[in-house]
Amino acid sequence: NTAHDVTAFGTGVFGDRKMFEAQAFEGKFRLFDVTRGDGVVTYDNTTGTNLDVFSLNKMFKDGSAVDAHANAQITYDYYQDTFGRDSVDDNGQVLISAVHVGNNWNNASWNGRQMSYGDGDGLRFHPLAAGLDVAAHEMSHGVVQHTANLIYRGESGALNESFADIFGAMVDRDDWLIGENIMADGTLALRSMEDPTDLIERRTEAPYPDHWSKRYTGTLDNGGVHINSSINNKAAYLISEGGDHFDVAVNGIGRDKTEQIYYRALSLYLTRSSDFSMMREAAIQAAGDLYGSDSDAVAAVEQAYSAVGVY
Ligand SMILES: CCC(=O)Oc1c(C)cccc1C(=O)O
Ligand SMILES: [Zn+2]
Repeated sequence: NTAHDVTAFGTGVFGDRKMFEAQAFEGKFRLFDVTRGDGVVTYDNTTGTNLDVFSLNKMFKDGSAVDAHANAQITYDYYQDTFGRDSVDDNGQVLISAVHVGNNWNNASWNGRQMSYGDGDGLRFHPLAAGLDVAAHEMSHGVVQHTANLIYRGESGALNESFADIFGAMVDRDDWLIGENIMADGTLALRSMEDPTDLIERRTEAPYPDHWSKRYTGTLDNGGVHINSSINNKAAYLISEGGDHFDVAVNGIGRDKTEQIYYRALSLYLTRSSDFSMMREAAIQAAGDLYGSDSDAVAAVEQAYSAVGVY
């Protein structure tokens, strides 16, 4: 009984209808898309680890499964269309998403092999699979792993987190917020790249830092990987959108050039132990490679990193 790919339908967590590629298999339908790389597959962890999400017809009703699957496809397509990258390893690795992980788990993760999404507790988060930028953030951890593989602590870890946010915001392209549609507690977002200080970081109970002088230097959160990521996030925002920040004027160059600079820096120049200063140099080098050493792009990178106090 051969399997074949079909177009299926479903409603997401918030009741939004969407279409996506799935597979007809043994008289049922499963969330396995064989049209992208070696596959995009979504598992339901409710009934045990990594069981395919099945439906008896082409309409899938599990909102988290529908969102995780569709968001993984969107993110796969972003990397393919924008950078010519074929999945996290640039070799078509199957993109695996597991939903309903844990018990009202207020988390999402990339564990080195797959994406996992909690349902949230309804107080802090709605089901996290509903966030396109969340899915793109998690898959981007996979891309980081297969490129610079930035060590997940201290400044290299903050860069790891920042790259996940940068590409998360480039996939979910209508704003510079992260997690804005999955917050259940009335806050604006999980993080803001536009103005990190708009949000209070829960561990430090301080606003997220928007300058190197405000970096977190403690040991929580692997040395603040989800805290100091905001310093590099702000630099990326300024490179794209421009602005005056701590009396430094940055002339923005737009999202298209910004995403190319960061992808080239990540995939060609950064290494596991790269710190913020090396990030500045890698971005300058990448901007010069792509747009010329005396380009607006190089100027924007230099100004943006100066604006956040990174030299
Ligand atoms: C935007 C996605 C995100 O940050 O996911 C996490 C959450 C919600 C909690 C803890 C860790 C992460 C992560 O992926 O770094
Ligand atoms: Zn992350």
